Amino acid sequence: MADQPAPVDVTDFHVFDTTLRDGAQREGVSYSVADKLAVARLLDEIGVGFIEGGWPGALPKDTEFFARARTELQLRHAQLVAFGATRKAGVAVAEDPQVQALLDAGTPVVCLVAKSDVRHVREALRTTPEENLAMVADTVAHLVAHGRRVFVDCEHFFDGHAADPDYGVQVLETAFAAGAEVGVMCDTNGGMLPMGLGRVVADVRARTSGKLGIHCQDDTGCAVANSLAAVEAGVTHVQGTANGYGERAGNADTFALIGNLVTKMGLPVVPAECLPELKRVSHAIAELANIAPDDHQPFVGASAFAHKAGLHASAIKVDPELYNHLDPAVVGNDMRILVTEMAGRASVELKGRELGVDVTGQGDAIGRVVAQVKVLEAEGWSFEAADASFELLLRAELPDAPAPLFTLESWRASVEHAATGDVVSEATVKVHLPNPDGTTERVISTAEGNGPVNALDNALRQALVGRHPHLAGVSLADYKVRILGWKGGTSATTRVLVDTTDGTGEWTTVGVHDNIVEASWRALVDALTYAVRHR
Ligand SMILES: CC(=O)SCCNC(=O)CCNC(=O)[C@H](O)C(C)(C)COP(=O)(O)OP(=O)(O)OC[C@H]1O[C@@H](n2cnc3c(N)ncnc32)[C@H](O)[C@@H]1OP(=O)(O)O
Ligand SMILES: CC(=O)C(=O)O
Repeated sequence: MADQPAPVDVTDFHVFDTTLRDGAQREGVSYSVADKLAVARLLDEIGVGFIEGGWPGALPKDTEFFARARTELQLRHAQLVAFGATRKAGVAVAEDPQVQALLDAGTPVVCLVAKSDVRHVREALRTTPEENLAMVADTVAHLVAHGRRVFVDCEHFFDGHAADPDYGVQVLETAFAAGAEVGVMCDTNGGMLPMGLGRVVADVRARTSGKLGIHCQDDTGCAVANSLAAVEAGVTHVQGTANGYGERAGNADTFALIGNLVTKMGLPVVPAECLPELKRVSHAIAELANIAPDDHQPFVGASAFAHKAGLHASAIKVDPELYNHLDPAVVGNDMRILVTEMAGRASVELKGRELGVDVTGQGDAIGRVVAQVKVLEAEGWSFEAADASFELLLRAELPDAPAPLFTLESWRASVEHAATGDVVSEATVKVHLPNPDGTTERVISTAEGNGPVNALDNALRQALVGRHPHLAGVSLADYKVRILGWKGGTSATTRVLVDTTDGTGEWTTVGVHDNIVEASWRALVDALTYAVRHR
């Protein structure tokens, strides 16, 4: 019977990030060398132990990355890793240019990919299992002799184990005997589930002598769970990629791995001060990869701690821990309360607090707001992405509700297609502005714009700016339209969301109507009203 595995030392755990190698294998991702350097700096800020930068010799961009990294990258936490394959079959290791490129990269650590499934050895490498073991031994020993720490990624380890439980173990033992520091079991095709994977890892751990690692692809949607099962079964080196980017369905998400390993499994895989950087770094890397951040990503997504259901909010009001698995601040995230048709009184109260509106003792007003939101959302309004409109609606129900900026007499907007082909819009607004003595001033304002909404925005701003000079510095940042349901012909309810900025802050307002320009007008009025109230 095999000896019991030695107990694991928790200080020996580390996260190995391969965003810049396997993560770059995601369809649609193409980093420049400058992007790669920026991503490496960001990964270092979250305290991962190793950053795999790419495959020197295979990709010219990666060769350049390692060359520039020598002078341009000062890492505080991580060690830089060059990735490559074992020597080719039948070629002396010292003669293999890919292996030489790994040495030329000048990194302290090299991660080699090696075949560990006999079928792959025979069919893909077209060589013998014995020659493959020699390729592993020669390449590891050569790199170690040149002063490198060497990790070995055993490709298709789990498929190989199913066919022959001994060959992968032989590959690992060969690598360890040649001086490899870590043998990484890779679920290359990503087909494993946590229960089976955990059993294989436990079996291998009982039969091998070195430090084991795990690398999981996400083809069953279980990459993170599989990695954690491997940790439970004894691995101490865990590979992941930022936001789970990677080949096909991706890899284990580094942020979820760190979040779980540190906060759920009590393994200090990154320095404590790095944990609150997770959300910021996740979003910054998404930006560099040119991929919209996933709002629903565990731990770091904008919605990871957003609560919509009224019942959740009512419990959170008593104690946020009742509906959060973790204090969001631990990973640099925030809790948000969403006020929608699913809201109850507690949702409105908590949202008021979040927006800085004191609703203490305003039970009746809160009840009216809940009822209004339910009716409006049934008509197509949506306040969850339009905090500014919700705040105006809430304040309007409170006893000290501010007066409207103006009373509308009428607005008109037109679009003219001239014979020259030019298309010009013009709008006129007629409003009554309140005077301190209780009278009003009638103002008529006309302006042009590149469309009817732009013309209306210009005309209304022009009418108000004399009273509210701050509006001169306010502009629309984004405008989104959603058609909510066709009523026949070209008639439909339209929802407009407007993002507005004054250069320092940005806020979102909503308008809904059957007429798209009226829907836009409503969102514009809220946008400018909010600007005046928050100047
Ligand atoms: C599971 C993973 O994700 S591993 C990472 C995979 N990443 C990449 O493939 C990205 C970078 N790849 C490349 O730029 C190219 O594929 C290269 C430069 C590596 C190789 O290109 P080419 O020489 O044109 O070969 P090609 O891609 O067609 O085939 C791969 C060769 O490597 C060999 N090979 C594959 N795996 C290994 C290995 N672990 N050890 C040694 N040789 C290997 C194959 O047998 C094949 O050899 P052959 O040309 O003698 O038939
Ligand atoms: C090495 C690697 O990326 C894999 O086996 O999936």
